[in-house]
Amino acid sequence: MDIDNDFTFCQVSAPADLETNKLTSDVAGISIKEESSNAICTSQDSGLFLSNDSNSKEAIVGSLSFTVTNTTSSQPNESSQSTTLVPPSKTSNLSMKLPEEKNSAKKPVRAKVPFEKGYSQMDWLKLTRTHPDLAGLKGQSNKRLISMDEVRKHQTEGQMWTVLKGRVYNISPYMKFHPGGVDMLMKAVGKDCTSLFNKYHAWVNAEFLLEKCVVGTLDESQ
Ligand code: HEM
Repeated sequence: MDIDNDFTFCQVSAPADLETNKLTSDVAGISIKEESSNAICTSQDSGLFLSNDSNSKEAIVGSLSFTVTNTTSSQPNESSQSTTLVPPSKTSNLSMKLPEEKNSAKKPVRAKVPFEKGYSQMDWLKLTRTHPDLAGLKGQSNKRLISMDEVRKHQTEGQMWTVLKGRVYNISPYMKFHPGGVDMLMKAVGKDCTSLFNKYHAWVNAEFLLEKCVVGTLDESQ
């Protein structure tokens, strides 16, 4: 996969100031930072957490579990500090929490689908900038109120409407670009997909991604 082209749009806060952090460690794009006594963890993947234990901390990333060991306490004279991730096989004497224990059945299965050539998020961005009518409005205003009945009627190729957070979108052009796959996005067609959307990825900035696909606002009075 072309890593440079594989990015997503998330509403996340800016990373903590690195200068104030004593320890940093980057593992597969996931940063684990420690500030004095409090461990701070940031990740694009929601399946990551740390548990506190004086000198060792446990990080769980997806199905992998690591013990994060602060090596500074054993080498007090070292000027630069470091954090070591010890694979599970080498930490048998430490208490390990399996992902099943913490990330129990409540979380939905997250499976990103590899995009077809020409359907990366970067390709989608380019299309939104160049296509004259992604929403398929044919000159009609996208400021009008649309009833749920009308949304239900638009389930054909080229006109697949969905409601997300009160706005009506034609998601037909986005189908093949959706990182979760066409099948998943098809579940949204003709419906209000807000709860499904939030279940899988509430952090995704759909307002930005789909701004050229707006066909109107849901008429909630009906
Ligand atoms: C309608 C607007 C939607 C947009 C703009 C959208 C956008 C995205 C984006 C940008 C990602 C990548 C997220 C990441 O890398 O963290 C993603 C992944 C995914 N989406 Fe959607 N999505 C939409 C609706 C849905 C719906 C309705 C479902 C479920 C029925 C769904 C299921 C998934 C799944 C399973 C993934 C892959 C795993 C994950 O990252 O959580 N999406 N979507």
